[in-house]
Amino acid sequence: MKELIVSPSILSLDFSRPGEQLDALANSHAQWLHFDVMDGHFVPNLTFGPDILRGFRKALPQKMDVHIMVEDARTYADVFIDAGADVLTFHSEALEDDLDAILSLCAHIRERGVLAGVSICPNTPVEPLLDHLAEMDVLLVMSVEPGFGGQSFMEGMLEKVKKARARIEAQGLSTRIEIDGGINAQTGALAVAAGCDTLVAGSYIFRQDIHAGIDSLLCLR
Ligand SMILES: O=C(CO)[C@@H](O)[C@H](O)COP(=O)(O)O
Repeated sequence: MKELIVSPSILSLDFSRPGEQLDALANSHAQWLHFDVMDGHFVPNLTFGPDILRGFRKALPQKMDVHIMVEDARTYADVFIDAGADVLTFHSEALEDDLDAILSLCAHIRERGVLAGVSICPNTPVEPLLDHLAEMDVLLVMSVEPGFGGQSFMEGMLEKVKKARARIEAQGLSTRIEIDGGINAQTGALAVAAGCDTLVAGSYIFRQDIHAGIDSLLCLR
């Protein structure tokens, strides 16, 4: 498996003291920053636009791991690539789980020089994607219903991770398996054991010393 990456979710950042928290992130061992984009339609919450991503990109050395939870994935993939995404992950469900459309958007994102990710909600099976993992750089398994931080980890999602990991190893692929939702030191350990190499964590990291939270996840490998 690849090096373990921790991607703190800025959904949980304390926006009453952003400077202090961004400084802590900038000097942390986190390699990616998870930037949650929500449109109030695909999920019942509204978050950050492209100008905020531009600002984060200037302020932080981490790779911008942009997760678009929006209905119009094609339009906003380009909007957030233009704003500086290094990884652009969209939802399978936003394209009605249409495999041709999913793979075509992955190819487009890669042509733009950005890593392409496909995310699946808890009720979406992983099987249709298993023959196509080579065509994406990241498979993002949601371990909560997307929309809000601070929810409980759905352990049943680890079956999807195990299936994808088996296929990635069998085919010698470099596709990452990222997991998002309810990750802490305990659930993160379960996720890594199941085959995840990329952990998103929001409330766990931002509700304690940021460096300690990140390091406690990084040492799970
Ligand atoms: O995308 C989402 C929620 O939709 C996540 O990135 C959450 O922000 C993770 O938060 P925690 O579950 O770690 O608090």
